Amino acid sequence: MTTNKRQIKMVGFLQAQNCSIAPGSWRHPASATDFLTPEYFQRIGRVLEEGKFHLAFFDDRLAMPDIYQNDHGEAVENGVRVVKMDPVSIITAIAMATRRIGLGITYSTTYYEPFHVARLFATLDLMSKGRAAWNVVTSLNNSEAANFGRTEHLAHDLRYERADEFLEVVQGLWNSWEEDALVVDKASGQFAHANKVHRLSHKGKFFSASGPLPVPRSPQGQPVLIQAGQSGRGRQFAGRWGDLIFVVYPTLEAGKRQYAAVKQEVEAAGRNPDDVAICPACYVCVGETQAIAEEKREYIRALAKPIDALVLLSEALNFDFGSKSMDDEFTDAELETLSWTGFRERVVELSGKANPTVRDFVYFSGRGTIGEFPIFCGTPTAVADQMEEWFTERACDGFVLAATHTPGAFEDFTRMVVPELQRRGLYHKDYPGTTLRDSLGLAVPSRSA
Ligand SMILES: Cc1cc2nc3c(=O)[nH]c(=O)nc-3n(C[C@H](O)[C@H](O)[C@H](O)COP(=O)(O)O)c2cc1C
Repeated sequence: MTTNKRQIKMVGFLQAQNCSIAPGSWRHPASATDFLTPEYFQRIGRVLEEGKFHLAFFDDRLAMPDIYQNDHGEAVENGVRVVKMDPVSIITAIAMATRRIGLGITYSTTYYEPFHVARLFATLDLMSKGRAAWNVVTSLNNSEAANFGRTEHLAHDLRYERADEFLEVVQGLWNSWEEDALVVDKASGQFAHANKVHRLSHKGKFFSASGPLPVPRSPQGQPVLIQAGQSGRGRQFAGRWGDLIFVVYPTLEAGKRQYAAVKQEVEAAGRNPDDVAICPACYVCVGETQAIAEEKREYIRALAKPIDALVLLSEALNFDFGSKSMDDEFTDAELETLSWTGFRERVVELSGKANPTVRDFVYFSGRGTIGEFPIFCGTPTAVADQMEEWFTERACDGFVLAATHTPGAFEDFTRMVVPELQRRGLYHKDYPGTTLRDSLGLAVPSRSA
């Protein structure tokens, strides 16, 4: 049954390790340990699909987190998001074990070439029968640069300039084949119409690619695009390209303000804001009673180690947090160099200090702990109340659910919260069609769009 009522979009936030974005999650006694096998990820995919999640999404980084003390030792010893298997193979394994859930992976516009990415996602869209999504990132740090033959990471705004051109080339390649180009007529011997398969002949500032793409048009026409830019330039990029926009909002009030600002950016790019879903990251701790839920939350909180935060802050901000003591302030010049500007701005705003200390970054960002995102905690009714408030007060169109442990957190959500959201009419009871675009209510883009 379909409904025109606005409904929550749900994304499962995954890592290609046995943890969620909170590294302490791998230390949880209920976390599965067979994460170097396809079965581990297929199990998660099935749970998410049972919960009718719109998307299973893997983030990515093209290096170990080794900026802290200029070494990977602490990250490896403590398992601080140190394993990052290739997400294409993993999402393909999940695709084979599921039928409807969307399949999103992260690819960098700074370290890959548009032809490679266009071919990969068009093929993934075909092999998954229209369920592919690409999280477009510009990457964050010098360790990634060092793995790709560069000495340092590109400057912030230049990364986005390159990313804009990258997207133009990728979309151009996806549009190489007209919808009815393929014939495959054995009787006449005609495979496809040559005049319906086009070259791109792109020559720009950053890229040249002639095309055509040697992959026929995929079921979604163009795989769904995810973006999470948070700075002024990043938001402008997200507003131009993103179908799904991932964000981090510390509070409901901040969320409402920033949601309106992102929607405005979408409009400024000449697009319909209703076609773009904004989804903040969150955690859910749900239990049969409020006390059980809170006990679960505190148990998980205690699994974080102080080193987790320092390693992950260094990685995300491209700055060695081991080079300063806890109460040293960041100078203006140091703040200027931090890679993730939206992250820096959040810490400056929450701490109320123009020059936060290392301790401020740890405390106010919550990085490496479940305090990094809002935690919806309580009985199924209480959790649904909180999510409903965020959704109906227009702080979001859905959520990116990070797991306190895997797959348990997704199982709890599916078993306890999903039925309550469905009962309230806030969440779909089934997938309305076969593709991710169907689930998200997005039209297939025409070639000329
Ligand atoms: C939910 C979420 C997931 C993200 N996943 C990734 C990722 O997988 N890889 C990455 O390099 N950056 C990731 N980012 C970072 C963003 O792509 C972006 O670089 C960051 O928000 C900084 O924004 P800015 O570039 O506008 O300063 C993520 C951000 C959010 C909010």
